[in-house]
Amino acid sequence: MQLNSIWTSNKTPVIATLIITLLVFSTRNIGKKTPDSLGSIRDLKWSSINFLHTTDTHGWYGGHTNQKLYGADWGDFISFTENMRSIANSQNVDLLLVDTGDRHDGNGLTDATVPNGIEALPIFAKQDYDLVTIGNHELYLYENSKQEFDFIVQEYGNNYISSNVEYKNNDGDFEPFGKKYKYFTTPNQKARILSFAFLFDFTRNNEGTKVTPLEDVIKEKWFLETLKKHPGQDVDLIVVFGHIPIAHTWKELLVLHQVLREYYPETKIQYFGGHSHIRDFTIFDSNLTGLQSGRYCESVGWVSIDLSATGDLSPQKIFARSYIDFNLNSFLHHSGQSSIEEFETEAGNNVTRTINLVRNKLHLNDVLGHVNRNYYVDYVPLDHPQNLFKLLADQVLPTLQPTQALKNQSDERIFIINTGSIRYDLYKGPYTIDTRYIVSPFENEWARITLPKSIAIRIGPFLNKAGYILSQDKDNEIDNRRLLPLHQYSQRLKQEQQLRAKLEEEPEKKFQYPAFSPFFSQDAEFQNEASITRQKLSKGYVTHDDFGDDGDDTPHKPVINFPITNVVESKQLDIETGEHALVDVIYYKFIEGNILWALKHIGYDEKVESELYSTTYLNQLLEVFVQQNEI
Ligand SMILES: Nc1ccn([C@@H]2O[C@H](COP(=O)(O)O)[C@@H](O)[C@H]2O)c(=O)n1
Ligand SMILES: [Zn+2]
Ligand SMILES: [Zn+2]
Repeated sequence: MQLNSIWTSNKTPVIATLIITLLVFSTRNIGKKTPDSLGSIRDLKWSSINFLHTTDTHGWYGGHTNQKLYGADWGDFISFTENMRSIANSQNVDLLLVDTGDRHDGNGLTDATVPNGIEALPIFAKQDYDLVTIGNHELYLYENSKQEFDFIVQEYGNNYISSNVEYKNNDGDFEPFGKKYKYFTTPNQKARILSFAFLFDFTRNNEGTKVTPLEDVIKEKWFLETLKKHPGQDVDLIVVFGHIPIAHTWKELLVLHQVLREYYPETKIQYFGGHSHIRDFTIFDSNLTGLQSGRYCESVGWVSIDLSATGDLSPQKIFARSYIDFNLNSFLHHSGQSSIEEFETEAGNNVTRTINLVRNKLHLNDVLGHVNRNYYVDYVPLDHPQNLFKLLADQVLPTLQPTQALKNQSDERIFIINTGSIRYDLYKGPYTIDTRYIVSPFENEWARITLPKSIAIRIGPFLNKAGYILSQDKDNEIDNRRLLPLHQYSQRLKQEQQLRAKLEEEPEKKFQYPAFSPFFSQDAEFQNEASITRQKLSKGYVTHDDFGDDGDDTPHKPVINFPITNVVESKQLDIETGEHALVDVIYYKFIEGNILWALKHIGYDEKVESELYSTTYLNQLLEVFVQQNEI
């Protein structure tokens, strides 16, 4: 496909799209990895400089084996980027690839090995990124930080940037993961780019590493000198890519924005973010936008910037964004290929082969049990029978027994888990070794404290009342943000609500918008009528961002994310006993800081000492439960 036709893509006739789609479906091999939807795909807008962005991949390099919508694997992604680079080169524009961290924890490919990531990281590193940085999941365990420093940083050389995370070397000195910044010129357009990479203010890193908060880095000498060394007239674009949400509600990039604009009042700036696992695009000012590209190899983000645009323009005239579904339909469409044979590259195929070999070696498809229906993290409310937390709280957690004899065990127990420890839905079908890590990869041991019932019952509600953004208690270094999967606070949810309000105000627009949730009973009528016009669409992301709601490359029927709490409790209490009765409170040792923080704020002054309760991880408990019960 000629780039010309891509530039003018908005005018591409529907018929052409259909022909391409039909061709795509008729080619060999592709069916197993492509979604059933025949919906049309929105084209990308190319410009002088273009970016493909991934974040929070968490080891999903084998693709989503039971969700065709995200059925491409890392080998396909490599073929895709090779195709896209060819397009860019043939048109003398630039294409840069960016990743913003979190490569561990969430999939068997990364977590079924010791140390975790030993097989997955070499697969990840086959992608030829121009800019790579670190996430918090590279920092929980020292062994993961060491892999990052010894392997990923070496693999990417000058392309690995971290402006605020350091590693303790053999001499005991801290040195940056990669370079602190990069100033470079793009190959085709010769654009001069100054780039920094930041991790959010993460405090649970292992002792072999150091994170300096962004707010401190921007006052550091090296940072200010770098800005002075590269004044506005020498910089065509600033790229800040980091493991930080780009949402307006997140303070760190706003603080950075103020400093950058002091030094570069008019320079074009692009942020790439991550961590909160959502698709998002935000406008900071008319020359500065932020892109965030989802999670778990479900999305590849796209942003293009017209570096030649000058004058008082709206950001829509300078920047364009898209969220590409991680499947072969989308990849073929955007690379302008009509058959899998043309699309696949040797490097991509080799990676696909390696993934399959590793998956077999790790027995990821081995069946351990069977699940009869889907259980969702947040596609249904917390009290819905198909909510995964409800299943855990009502049925699974009560099966946990202490792994050692404990003194003064109480018959009354309260289990508290942070909802962020559950990473993905549990789908109907075989429960495999892969599922174990997909649902909850963490090796979190259980701790117990014994408290009077009147206190014990207040901990969970107190933690749930603690807000998300404003919940930091710096004195105690407790950050309740860590308890919850951040996408709960997504722009998407807020905008879904706005959209719902808008529909109520303007009923005539009803059918231009997709319905909200299949689980909202009050939407039933709306669902029935609207489904006539939407029957060809598959369920998936419908993103509402600062540019509107046309960013998803594939139009979908939306799913809604219901609010979930910071923690979920499972209570085994006796209504006959009084408030002084002693209750065992059992929680992951990982959240002990939060539990003690809650106790302090509740006003409980007694000294509490926790004991190890169990070394059975949640995923082991769930696995046995699935094997022994019909669920
Ligand atoms: N041992 C651990 C480590 C982390 N978590 C939870 O993971 C969430 C953070 O994941 P991101 O991909 O968003 O960085 C956070 O909610 C932690 O509580 C955990 O439960 N156990
Ligand atoms: Zn993540
Ligand atoms: Zn993260």
